[in-house]
Amino acid sequence: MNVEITPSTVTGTAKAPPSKSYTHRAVLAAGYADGALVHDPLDSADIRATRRAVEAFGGAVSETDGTLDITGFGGRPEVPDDVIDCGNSGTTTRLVTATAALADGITVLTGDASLRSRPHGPLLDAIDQLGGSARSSRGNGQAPLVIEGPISGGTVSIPGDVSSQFISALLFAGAVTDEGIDIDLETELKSSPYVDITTELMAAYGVDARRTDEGFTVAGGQSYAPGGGEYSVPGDFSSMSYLLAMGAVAGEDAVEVQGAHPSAQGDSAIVGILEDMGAVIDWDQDAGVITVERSDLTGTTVDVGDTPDLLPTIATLGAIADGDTRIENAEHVRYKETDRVSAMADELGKMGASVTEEHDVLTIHGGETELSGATVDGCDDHRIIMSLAVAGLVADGPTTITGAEHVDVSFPDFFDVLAGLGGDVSESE
Ligand SMILES: O=C(O)C1=C[C@@H](OP(=O)(O)O)[C@@H](O)[C@H](O)C1
Ligand SMILES: C=C(OP(=O)(O)O)C(=O)O
Repeated sequence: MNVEITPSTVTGTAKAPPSKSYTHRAVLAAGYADGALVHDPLDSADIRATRRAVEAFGGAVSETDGTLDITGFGGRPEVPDDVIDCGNSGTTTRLVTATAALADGITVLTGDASLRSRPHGPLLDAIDQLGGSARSSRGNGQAPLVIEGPISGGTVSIPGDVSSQFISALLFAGAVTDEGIDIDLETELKSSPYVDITTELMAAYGVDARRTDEGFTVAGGQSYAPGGGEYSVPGDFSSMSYLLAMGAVAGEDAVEVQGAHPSAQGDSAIVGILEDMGAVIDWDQDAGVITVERSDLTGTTVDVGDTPDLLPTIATLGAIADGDTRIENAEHVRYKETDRVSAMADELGKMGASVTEEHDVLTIHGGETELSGATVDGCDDHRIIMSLAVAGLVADGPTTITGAEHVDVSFPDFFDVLAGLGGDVSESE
């Protein structure tokens, strides 16, 4: 599906979709438990991959009125009777790789072409260090992955600068091993707020995991059981970043985003970033409401070490702002659904933006030229698509984004929400 965005203004109220990161974890933790009710889950392609995995390990998932009723496998995953298709979801693949290492047999994981190009080597090594066996079928650290358990816990040494999901995965599984897992980080940890999301979610399910001087530790022999047997998913700040960005660049009147309650999500940093760029923005944390008005933005410098998923949004803001926007510490943003550093440089470039790409820095030289409408490649990547849609609102002339259906990974009704706010959107095959 292609989407055409014609320059237009937005105004009104939108509700943030539920958090993808919390929903993955809430669903999998319910699988590790005897079961749980998960309220307000995100319903998206990536979440369906994690649901499939819970079922493959012997759990069951049903849905009534926006609540998932999950029967778990009680910390003892069965050996799946088929390959698990993780689709486009890195989170599913990493969390499920460690879950598979608990099963007494072999699990095979695969996914789409993007997923099969992403790195998993350090997690496979970690499972080997714990006495399991984990291999890439092609010997390159990429899926298809073949994992054999069971592991009983121990100490692992792992880099922290490829994906924090490796750490989240080991903590999740370590809690139900006999010995627990001590994780020694070989490098600085990137994307660390996502490990905070993991430990926060585990605590809500009655499981303790914590930081140490060397990295992280989780004791074995713990049981997952959420308080009252249920868990409610908060709103997603990465998804909110597009709504807030469109309000800041194309608001006719204020745009109000609901569902913005504070949580461990690092991507709530988008509020401060917009403020730094000069946006008139207000976050009522008690009410969970953020209000933003169209503002003249100026360039800024942002370190995305902790917030990789904000890079596409910030790049678009930088292309509309006056002056340079420098996005630093971005190497790990190249390991996502696509290489997002280079994708944003290329696609904003097609719209006339002046961009300098270095290995771990993206600089957008805003204000040199107006953005002009163009046909841009969504790169089969939900965040590239949504960020380019924001740019399309203020470009000179219509912008066509190819492969726009991939928003179903994290924000399936994104274009309906955009249209509901007044954006001029049309779809074609
Ligand atoms: O654990 C998670 O929910 C996520 C962790 C981050 O990945 P990395 O840790 O690989 O940077 C982030 O980019 C991804 O969208 C979601
Ligand atoms: C990188 C992302 O997710 P995942 O790693 O789960 O594919 C994302 O949502 O931007």
